[in-house]
Amino acid sequence: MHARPRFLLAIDSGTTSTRAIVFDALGQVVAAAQREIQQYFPHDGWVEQDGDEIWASTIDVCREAIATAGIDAEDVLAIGITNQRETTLLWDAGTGRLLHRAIVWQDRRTADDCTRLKSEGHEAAVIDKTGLLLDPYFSATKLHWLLENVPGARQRAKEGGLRFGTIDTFLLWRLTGGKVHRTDATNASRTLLFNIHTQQWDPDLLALLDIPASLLPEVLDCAAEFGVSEPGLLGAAIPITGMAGDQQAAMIGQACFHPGMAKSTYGTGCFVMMNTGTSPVRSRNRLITTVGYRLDGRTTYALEGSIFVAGAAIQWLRDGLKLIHHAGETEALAGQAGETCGVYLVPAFTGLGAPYWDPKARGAIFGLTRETGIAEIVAAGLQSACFQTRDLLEAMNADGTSPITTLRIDGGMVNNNWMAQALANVLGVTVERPRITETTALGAAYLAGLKQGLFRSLDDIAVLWRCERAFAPQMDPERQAQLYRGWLDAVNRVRNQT
Ligand SMILES: Nc1ncnc2c1ncn2[C@@H]1O[C@H](COP(=O)(O)OP(=O)(O)O)[C@@H](O)[C@H]1O
Ligand SMILES: O=P(O)(O)OC[C@H](O)CO
Repeated sequence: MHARPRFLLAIDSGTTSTRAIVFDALGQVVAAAQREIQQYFPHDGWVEQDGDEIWASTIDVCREAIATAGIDAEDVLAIGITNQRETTLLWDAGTGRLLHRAIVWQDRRTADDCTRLKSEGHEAAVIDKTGLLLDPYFSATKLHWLLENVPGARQRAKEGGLRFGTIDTFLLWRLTGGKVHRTDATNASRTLLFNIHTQQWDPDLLALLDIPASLLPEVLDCAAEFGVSEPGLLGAAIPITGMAGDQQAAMIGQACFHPGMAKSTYGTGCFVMMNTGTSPVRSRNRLITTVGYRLDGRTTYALEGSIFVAGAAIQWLRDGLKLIHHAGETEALAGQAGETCGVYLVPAFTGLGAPYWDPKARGAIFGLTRETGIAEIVAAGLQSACFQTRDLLEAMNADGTSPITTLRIDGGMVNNNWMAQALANVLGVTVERPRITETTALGAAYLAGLKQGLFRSLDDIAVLWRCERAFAPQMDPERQAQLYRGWLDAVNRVRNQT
């Protein structure tokens, strides 16, 4: 009898879209499926999504990817889940019904709550315990908002009738037919309720934010037995054995397994993550300390810089301004404008993330002249992701981490060669694009395969990484410094709005 083929199915529930990818045992893509997800902006600074749409699209793309791969569901050895992080959902433990739309990580509705908590002197303790800052980005104040604003929610929560989850937890709950309420240590580390030193939910933080412990999922390693999918959903009962937040999964997919190795992912937002080893490094420059991955109970930490708008600026050029029809058009357009046209777009649509953490800042375009056209605005949109990355690398350098000499890049935006070259120019370091830019999904698949023994260790995974193209800096350092000064000036002008 022949052994069944062994494939891994990764579910990548991103902010812009839901994807499912079937990988073979060597980490090669066999088939993929994708659906764009609707975003709602009910008020200035609010961003919501429909959890039921996320769920329905997840099942659709999984079925489509399995069918396109030409395999049976029984051929899937395991599922790995990766997801947009922090996005907050609350549902009824009995019926599984969602109480509200998902409050997305970009949502700023709890800015005043965070300001109040800071003014009461709580930030130092929060940083000590969680590695994060008091910012609306993280889940806890969003969850608190739901408990206070959805009629009856607080009472139901007190009675133990509700469950909280980030998207990973919600998908796991539904995939297992409402039987399993679990998350992994990376997703837990983004809630503002998880102590990254003890690796436990923190009772003091639960009290501070008035969150009942009964709402919270059990926290497992990233490669663990999370549950088994209901056979009726995908055609077989498939073990779910990998889970990580999407930026952490990208770090695994990029094989950044040694201290000092860094990756930067350009999806809706942009997130630079540096592996700092088994001891957490505390930033003095408003970066965050987070769980990189936890395997066999051992935690590897990372230093992270989080930017809220990268590819989302390109989406805005497409959907808001209607300057382009497809994101892919931006490469040729930006080439017409060049990197030094003097236009700066600061995409602070929902405030600024690291290292500024200014929830009230709003976006602007500077440097317009009669010569400015669509090409210049598009180039400025792409460059804004590059300048923001430079802000993060400057902060990491100021923190005394070993200087980044090469940066591994991935995410939807880096298929754009103009952007990748502009990034190398602005940073003054070589950026490396891997053969598989879907590193987020790949990381989730690796975790699932690790638990199933398909890979014996992280070394087995590291040898699979391949560079597709390296972009070396090509700009005169003086010109580069001048361009960056222009960016800093533009950022200063949008900050500290009331
Ligand atoms: N060729 C391109 N040039 C510039 N931006 C792009 C390109 N292709 C996709 N994008 C942008 O990348 C984002 C999608 O990347 P993806 O990694 O799929 O995001 P997410 O994980 O947040 O769902 C979108 O915001 C889109 O505008
Ligand atoms: O949707 P992405 O890929 O930009 O990632 C979102 C992050 O996880 C938010 O922290």
